[in-house]
Amino acid sequence: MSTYAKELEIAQLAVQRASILTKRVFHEKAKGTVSKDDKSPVTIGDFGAQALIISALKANFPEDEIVAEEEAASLRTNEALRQTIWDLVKTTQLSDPSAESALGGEIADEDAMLTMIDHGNSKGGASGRIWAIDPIDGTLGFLRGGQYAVCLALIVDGQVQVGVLGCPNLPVDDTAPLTGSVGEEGGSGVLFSAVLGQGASSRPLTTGGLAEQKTIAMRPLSDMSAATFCESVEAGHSAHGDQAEIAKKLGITNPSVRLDSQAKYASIARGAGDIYLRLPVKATYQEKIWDHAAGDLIVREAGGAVTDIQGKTLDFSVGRTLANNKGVIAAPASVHSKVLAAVQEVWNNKK
Ligand SMILES: Nc1ncnc2c1ncn2[C@@H]1O[C@H](COP(=O)(O)O)[C@@H](O)[C@H]1OP(=O)(O)O
Ligand SMILES: [Mg+2]
Ligand SMILES: [Mg+2]
Ligand SMILES: [Mg+2]
Repeated sequence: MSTYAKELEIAQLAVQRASILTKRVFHEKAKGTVSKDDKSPVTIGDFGAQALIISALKANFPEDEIVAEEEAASLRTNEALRQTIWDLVKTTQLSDPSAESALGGEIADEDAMLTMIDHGNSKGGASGRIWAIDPIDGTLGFLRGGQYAVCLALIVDGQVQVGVLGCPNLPVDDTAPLTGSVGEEGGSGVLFSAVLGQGASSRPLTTGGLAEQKTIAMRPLSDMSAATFCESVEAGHSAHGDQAEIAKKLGITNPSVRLDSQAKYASIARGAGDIYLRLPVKATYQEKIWDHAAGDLIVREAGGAVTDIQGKTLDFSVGRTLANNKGVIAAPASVHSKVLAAVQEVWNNKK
């Protein structure tokens, strides 16, 4: 068995099961949205997916630490919301019984569900095995009817070893035109994964066991002017103006493709786009580890390089945030230094 084979299998099945729950909510009009202290939204889909993923991890790797985005505090006082989530969680299973049983079976009751959600409160750090979970990345995209991702990564002694991204609204076809909005029937969804040193792969998302996988790789980029770059839809999450200036400096003529969530990392990893730029809007914002761990590994294993705007690799060893990094540049390894140089020119001119 190759290294981290069990972790990879459980992570993929856990993300696949959680994706079923998020898809159910995606098609509902009422998504049970509440506002968090930082004013960002969280839905019944975020809470439910986090509970399901943590329950699978606790059943298989009880000693591991977990850093997850959401916490259950608001659910302890909001009975209606708690019950809606519980109804979703207890009725979401993989249709393949052996896959479902590999995830350890059902959560016992509502209280156990809250406990599961709160197991994601680890401080993170430089030692040991730590899972990072973003149950729905791109909640704003999820609410808008756009792209979102269910994200899970295993970090061991500060290094990402396993990364899995469920992208329920991406098309299965790698060559389909890349767009941030979901068409009439939506995409049918893709599950991306990587293990450090073992390459990156993708398979269609299913509602049962894992579908057959294929290897993915970034597009060879011989002519920078033909590159497509990806960026956030939200202008508050990355600096669209700076990014346009950088693209221009690089001679890129294609318009940027705007899509929410780590679907940007996944899309460039499979050659549906080429470069992902995330320039800071606010100097004080610290990126969260769950927003980058899986995507960073998947892109690197597909032939890319990922750094911050100063050229430093992303440092997952300093807690729940990427406190040592600012912004993100992900590009094919062969052109990353060129992109970094353009970013620095634009960035330094602003000072
Ligand atoms: N000021 C900010 N700068 C960068 N990212 C942010 C900022 N505020 C929130 N985010 C995070 O960006 C991620 C989405 O990125 P994108 O727009 O590229 O899809 C979310 O996880 C969101 O976190 P949160 O879940 O707390 O809202
Ligand atoms: Mg996120
Ligand atoms: Mg989230
Ligand atoms: Mg959020």
